[in-house]
Amino acid sequence: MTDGVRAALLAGGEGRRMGALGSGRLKPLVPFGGSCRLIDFSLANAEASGFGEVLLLSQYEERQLMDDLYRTWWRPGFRVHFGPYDRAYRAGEGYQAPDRTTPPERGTADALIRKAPYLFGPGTSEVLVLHADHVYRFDYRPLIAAHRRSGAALTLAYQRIERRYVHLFGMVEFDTAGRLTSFVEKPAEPTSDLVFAAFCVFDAARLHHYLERLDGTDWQHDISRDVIPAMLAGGEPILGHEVRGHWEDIGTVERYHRAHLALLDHDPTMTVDQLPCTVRSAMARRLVTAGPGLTRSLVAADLANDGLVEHSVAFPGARVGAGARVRRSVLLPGAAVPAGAEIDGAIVLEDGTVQQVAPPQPAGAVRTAVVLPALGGLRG
Ligand SMILES: Nc1ncnc2c1ncn2[C@@H]1O[C@H](COP(=O)(O)OP(=O)(O)O[C@H]2O[C@H](CO)[C@@H](O)[C@H](O)[C@H]2O)[C@@H](O)[C@H]1O
Repeated sequence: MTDGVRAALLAGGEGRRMGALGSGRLKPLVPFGGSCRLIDFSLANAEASGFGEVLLLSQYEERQLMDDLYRTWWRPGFRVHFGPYDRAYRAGEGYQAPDRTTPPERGTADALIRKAPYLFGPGTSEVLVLHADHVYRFDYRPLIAAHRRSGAALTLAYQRIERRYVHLFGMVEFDTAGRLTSFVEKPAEPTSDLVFAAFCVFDAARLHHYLERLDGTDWQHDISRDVIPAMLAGGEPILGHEVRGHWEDIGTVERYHRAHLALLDHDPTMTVDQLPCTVRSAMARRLVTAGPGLTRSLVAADLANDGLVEHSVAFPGARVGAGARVRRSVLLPGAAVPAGAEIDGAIVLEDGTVQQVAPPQPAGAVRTAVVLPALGGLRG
C-alpha cells in the first residue's frame, strides 16, 4: 500500500508561539504526555501505517534534530532519512553544514523544493506530507487508498471544528461530489466548519509541476497559501478525507496546555494508551500508587509528591514539595515545585520556570488518577 509513496515530515518549527516552553528547544522535540515528543506522533503513525522511511524536512538546528532522531528512531525496518546529510551522517563522517551561500528555505513549499531530489526520486508516485506538531493517531493507508482510487491530484485530510476557531486554520469547502471548491487560509470571516488538517497526499508529478511553476514567482512559499490554491485554480481534482478521531495542531502554548488536560477528560478523544512511547526514563520504572495527594492526574511512576496534585500531568522526574498544590498544570521532566507553592493553569519547565497559561480557577476535585505505565521496554 505504501509502495511508491514518499512520506515527508515538515519539522522546521521555530516554536515562536510556545513562549518559554519553546525557547532554546526545537518545537518538534517539545515533550508531550510524559512519554514522547511532538514529532513522535507523525513518525509513529507512519511506522504503524507500514512506511519504512520518512524524509525529514527541517530548517533549524538540523544537527540536533538528526542526533535525536537517529537515537530515538533507530530500529530495523524503519528510519528517518536526512536528505542531503543522510549518507555522510550514517557513515560516521559527521554532519556537513548547509551551504551558507544558498538561502534557507522560507516556507513549507520551499522545504519541498529544497529536498526535491530526495522527494521525487524514481518510483515515487505520491508524496505524503506530514507535520511534526500534530497530536493524533492515524492510519494513512485508507487516505492513500482513497486517493489512488479517485485519481485526484491531491487528497487532503480535513476536520470539522467549531466555527469560532476556523479563522486559525485553512478553511475548506467541498461540492456534493466531495470535490474541493474553495480553500481559504486563515479566513477573516469563515463560511464553513471544515478545516485543513495539514497532512495530505499529493500525486507526485502534479506536485512537482506546481512547485516548478510557482518557484521564482512572487509567492509566499507555502503549501496552503500557494500550492493548493494554484492546483485549485488549475482545475486539478482535489478531494477531502475526513479525520474523525482526535487530531490537534499544537500551534501555541495554550493549545499544548489544553491538549494535556484533554487527556484527563472522562471520555477523552485520545487516551493515554495511544501516546507513542519514545522517551526512556529509568526513574519512571519505580512504581507509585495513586495516593491521597493525587486527584485525576496523569503522572509518571516516579513522581515525588509531597503535596497535592489535581487535574494535572507530571512528566518523569517531577517533584512536588511539601504543602505545594498543583492544579490544571503540566510539570515537565524533572520540574520541581517548591514546598508550599500554589500552581494553577501553568506549565512548570525543567528549570522551575512557571509559565502561566490559563487564569487560575476555583477548585473542583475529582477522585481518580491515571498512572503512566512504567516506561520499560521502550525504544531508545
Ligand atoms: N521551511 C520549512 N521546513 C520545514 N518545516 C516548515 C518550514 N516552514 C514551516 N514549517 C512547518 O510547517 C508547519 C506549518 O506551519 P505554519 O505556521 O506555516 O502554518 P499553520 O500551522 O499556521 O497552518 C497550517 O496548518 C493548519 C493545520 O494545523 C492548516 O489548517 C493550515 O492550512 C496550514 O497552513 C509548522 O509545523 C512549521 O514548523
